[in-house]
Amino acid sequence: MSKASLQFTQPSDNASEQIFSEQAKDFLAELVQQFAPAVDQLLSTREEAQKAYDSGALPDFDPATADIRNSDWQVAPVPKDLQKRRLEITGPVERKMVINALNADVDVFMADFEDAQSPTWQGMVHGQLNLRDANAGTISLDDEKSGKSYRLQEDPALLIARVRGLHLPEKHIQLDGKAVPGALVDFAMYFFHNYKQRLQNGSGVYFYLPKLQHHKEAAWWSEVFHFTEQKFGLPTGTIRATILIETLPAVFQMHEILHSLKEHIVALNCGRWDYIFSYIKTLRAHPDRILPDRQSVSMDKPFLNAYSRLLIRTCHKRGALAMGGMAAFIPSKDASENKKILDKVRADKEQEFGNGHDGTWIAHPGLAETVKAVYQKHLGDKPNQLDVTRQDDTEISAELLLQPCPGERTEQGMRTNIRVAVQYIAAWISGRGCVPIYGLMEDAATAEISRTSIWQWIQHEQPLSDGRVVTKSLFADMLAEEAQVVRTEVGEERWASENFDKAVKLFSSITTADQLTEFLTLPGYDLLP
Ligand SMILES: CC(=O)SCCNC(=O)CCNC(=O)[C@H](O)C(C)(C)COP(=O)(O)OP(=O)(O)OC[C@H]1O[C@@H](n2cnc3c(N)ncnc32)[C@H](O)[C@@H]1OP(=O)(O)O
Ligand SMILES: O=CC(=O)O
Ligand SMILES: [Mg+2]
Repeated sequence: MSKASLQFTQPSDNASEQIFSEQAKDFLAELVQQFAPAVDQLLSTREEAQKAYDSGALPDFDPATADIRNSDWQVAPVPKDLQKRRLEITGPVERKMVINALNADVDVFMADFEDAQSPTWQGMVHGQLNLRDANAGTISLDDEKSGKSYRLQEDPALLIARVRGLHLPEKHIQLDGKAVPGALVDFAMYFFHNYKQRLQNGSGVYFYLPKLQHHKEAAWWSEVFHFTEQKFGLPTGTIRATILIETLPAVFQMHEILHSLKEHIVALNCGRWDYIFSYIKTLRAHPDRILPDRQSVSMDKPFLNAYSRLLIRTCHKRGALAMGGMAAFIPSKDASENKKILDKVRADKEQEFGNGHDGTWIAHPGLAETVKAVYQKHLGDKPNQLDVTRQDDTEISAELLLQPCPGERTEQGMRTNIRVAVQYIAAWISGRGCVPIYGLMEDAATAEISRTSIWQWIQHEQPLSDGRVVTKSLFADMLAEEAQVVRTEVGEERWASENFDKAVKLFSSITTADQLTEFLTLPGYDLLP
């Protein structure tokens, strides 16, 4: 194959020249040339599967891969520094957050190029610089605005980078006029700039991979990893991945995903927010499986609890860790409110632990002590509960995984969804991928639930609890009213400078379209610099 040449649509600057050095660009070009064509096929496979679900089929375990599910095999042993990951903090790859997360009292920092990061060119390039400096141990920040200085403390958390999903292009880098996959850009640059340092530190190069829908996607990543290790003369397993099981189709393929990546995988993770979004999206044409208000779709509901338990059982059978997910609460400055929040977070993490998870996520350092205590109480010095196999539990059927979720659809719920979606989309277009809204952390996954819930209620003409049917016209009226509420809350200056008008327009168009927009971040990306 002749050497490909990438085109960059942004003028280069000091930061981009450091990240996209000649050698780094050559590596990325090689990966794109070799692996990007298959991404189109993988995305078409997703579309084909969706067509079948739209014609009435339901996701199920595939008889063609029964052998993989039923035979005995194990994934490669989990490296020592990944065995204890009871508590993981997550956050965007912004410099202050990276330092604060690495200094938090947690085992792992999942540095996020995905749900929590708005993929502006500057944000992604600087994110790579921040992680490079973090791995080198040299990251620091003197924040002129607050006057605070940030330095890395002794014994920082272990760093794992989450790359973009396969659906997201990186429009600023093209090969033959076509935008390259964002996932490959994030993977290639993080690997290239950090592998030597991480190996020198006695570790490996660790990734979280989001939003897989098929085990073929896991096989594709396996090839990318093998290719990279061979190219740089590194042993197989230098790269390790944790896969988020956060789409409905993927929950039926967890053995197959582990098997496809068995030399590189260390864990699966319950990405509950995208999973709920995917339940809505996958079953968009099924009027008997419409979700109620977002607030009532909690992890104790049978279909979600089954998902967590099946993930644990599958992982532990194969020697992989089973990570829990994110309670979206963030601390409050009001002491009595904060106590309520910590109680809710504790209850959620107790339930996850009871199911058998080996570790879990928090969105904010203020939750670390509470969640750490849950794991400490139960595990003491044990790093994880891989030995809890749950193989004798009753079978978890497709029917249970797909079970409809009871609950009301209320005017209050719909109005909250509207206000959250408007504020989140405005923040995302303004370059912030994760924001606090009404006491919750909101990111791309949680916002997707808010906007697709309304889309689904409109399409299926669902009645609210007061009897009114949700229509495009009711939505338009509520959107106008709630946009005004938000405008008053944020003030005229922010409304004008932080893209709220654009957010209302985008939200309105995707919510009233007859075809469901697959990801709000796709039309949103057109609005990003
Ligand atoms: C569905 C999913 O994909 S979940 C994974 C993706 N989501 C995430 O990663 C959520 C990450 N969390 C966040 O981004 C933040 O917690 C937010 C945006 C929700 C709230 O952030 P803030 O408004 O800054 O919260 P707050 O003012 O309470 O922060 C207090 C301090 O904690 C720090 N902090 C808050 N969250 C984090 C975090 N996740 N990591 C590191 N530091 C953090 C802030 O930087 C701030 O530091 P400072 O005192 O030095 O200025
Ligand atoms: O990525 C995590 C999720 O819940 O979505
Ligand atoms: Mg997610």
